[in-house]
Amino acid sequence: MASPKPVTHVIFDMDGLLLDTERLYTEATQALATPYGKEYTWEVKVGCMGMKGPQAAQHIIDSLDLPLSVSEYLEQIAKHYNALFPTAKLLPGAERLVRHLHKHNIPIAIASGGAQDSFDLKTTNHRDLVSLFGHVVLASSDPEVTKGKPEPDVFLVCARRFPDNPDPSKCLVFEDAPNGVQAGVAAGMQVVMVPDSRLSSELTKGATEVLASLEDFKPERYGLPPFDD
Ligand SMILES: O=c1[nH]cc([C@@H]2O[C@H](COP(=O)(O)O)[C@@H](O)[C@H]2O)c(=O)[nH]1
Ligand SMILES: [Mg+2]
Repeated sequence: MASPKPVTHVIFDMDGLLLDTERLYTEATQALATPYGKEYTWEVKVGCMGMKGPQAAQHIIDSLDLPLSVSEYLEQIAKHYNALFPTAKLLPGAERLVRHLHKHNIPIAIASGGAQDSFDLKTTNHRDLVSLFGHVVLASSDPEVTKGKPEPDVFLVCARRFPDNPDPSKCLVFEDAPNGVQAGVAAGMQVVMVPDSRLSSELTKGATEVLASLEDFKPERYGLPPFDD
């Protein structure tokens, strides 16, 4: 792992990093797959975590050999998302870290693979926390984001939208998914990875550091203000 360098701006992934929504994606996708006699395995999931919705759908259709078009898949899965996403909970350490950085005037933003409608559902009970972010870039809904993760576009667009347009090397990314780490590294940013415990350590390559929980993050390692609570 590379040694951490000072940063001035912080970009957060959302699903599986701030919000415990990856378990909801798994539940929704398994509910769709079960009538077809298919299993949504961890290996298939890792391949599409972080992607834009239609690309993730294509990956799941191909991997599970589902007899559906992308638009049929998206229509079916939306019913499950609508029921599950409003129950999304924050992951341990997320609220403390976001409030700490905001209190110290560190510019913070969200860069997610998702779309506006699912973002609104997932953040139903978290509007106060979301309001602390300077901006939110949603790859599936944003015309400026040509390609989703693992391409760097979503992080580069996110960095450009900070009012002072920082160099990517001054931005720290928090990610849970291998596609997201790859995207952050390709954008020229340092990446703190907080992966699901099932993830093989081979898939954490490129991350500046790998943590078991956001609760373990030490801001001072990146030149950010230390926790003072
Ligand atoms: O089990 C899944 N996990 C994740 C995704 C995709 O990954 C994105 C979440 O990425 P991120 O963590 O970058 O927000 C979702 O919007 C969705 O497109 C998915 O389809 N299925
Ligand atoms: Mg994620």
